[in-house]
Amino acid sequence: MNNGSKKLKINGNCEPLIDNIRREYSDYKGGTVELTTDDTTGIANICINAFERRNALSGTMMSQLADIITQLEQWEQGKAVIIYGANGFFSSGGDLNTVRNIDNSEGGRRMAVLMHNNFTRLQALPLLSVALVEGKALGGGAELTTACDFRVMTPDAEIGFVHIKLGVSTGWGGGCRLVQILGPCKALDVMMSGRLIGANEALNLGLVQHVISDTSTTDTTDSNTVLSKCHEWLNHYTRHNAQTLRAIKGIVNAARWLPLEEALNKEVEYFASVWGGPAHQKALANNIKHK
Ligand SMILES: CC[C@H](C(=O)O)C(=O)SCCNC(=O)CCNC(=O)[C@H](O)C(C)(C)COP(=O)(O)OP(=O)(O)OC[C@H]1O[C@@H](n2cnc3c(N)ncnc32)[C@H](O)[C@@H]1OP(=O)(O)O
Repeated sequence: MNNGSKKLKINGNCEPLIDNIRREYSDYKGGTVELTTDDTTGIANICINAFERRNALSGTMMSQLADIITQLEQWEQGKAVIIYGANGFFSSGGDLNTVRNIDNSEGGRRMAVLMHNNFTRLQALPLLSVALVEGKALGGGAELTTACDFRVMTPDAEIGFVHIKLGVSTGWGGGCRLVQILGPCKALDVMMSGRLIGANEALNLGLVQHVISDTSTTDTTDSNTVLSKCHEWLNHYTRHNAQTLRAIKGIVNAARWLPLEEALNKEVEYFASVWGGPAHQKALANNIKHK
């Protein structure tokens, strides 16, 4: 069974519109979004790289992200993807140089259509997705973290839905997703205040699932160490069989987006796709005990 995001209808049939917006956005230059995949571990890394603007997303980068998600949709060996920012800073959100050129309501709508499509396709991937937040995740950067299955932070990192201070609401799907993660009351507090949420508070709120611990052997200011610590943490999921992991993610996606009856039917199909498969046969033969 193809449990990829292509099975889900995302933003209707809007490919021509998205292509059109992407062509327009390639004029807003600066920075890169870079993908590396490892077929052995099944883990991909996406690096947001525009540190001179604190990894703000330019129009070009928004478009690059769309291509990267397409590549991940087609990566059949994949289990997980980690998104992080270069030089220990997640992302300062929309590139204000790009944003300043989009100064009317219709322009805002077009940016939102592109970024909704990106983030919904990201969330719909058959891979576990993790936002690794070092430094700050602000505005659209905070929204990006909500499109991932898990958020992992370093102890001194902060997440800020600062939109209200800029006179706008969330626009890339982060508002609705934050409500799904925190519930309406806490999400309102976070968005209405526009305050920065530190790692401890984020953990207590249920906004992040893991804080990379500040142990004596770990220098959490070293980005490579932080990324490898995140890989280490992910391993307790990714050590499992890819097909099974992707089936479970498919069930979660079905429950996220479909009416219950349809989602339950999908669960039957995912179950049938792994039942009797190699991982199932092996586990049965090994007479596994869960002690
Ligand atoms: C729906 C999405 C939403 C929208 O489009 O409405 C957005 O995401 S809007 C963007 C929200 N983000 C911000 O408003 C960030 C504002 N910037 C800051 O708060 C700080 O610059 C900070 C905390 C990101 C970094 O502080 P730090 O002390 O580390 O460095 P500097 O302030 O000196 O910044 C270095 C350099 O980066 C430029 N910069 C930072 N953020 C952006 C950005 N989002 N777009 C473009 N450029 C950005 C900053 O201006 C500095 O450049 P310089 O030429 O040295 O002045």
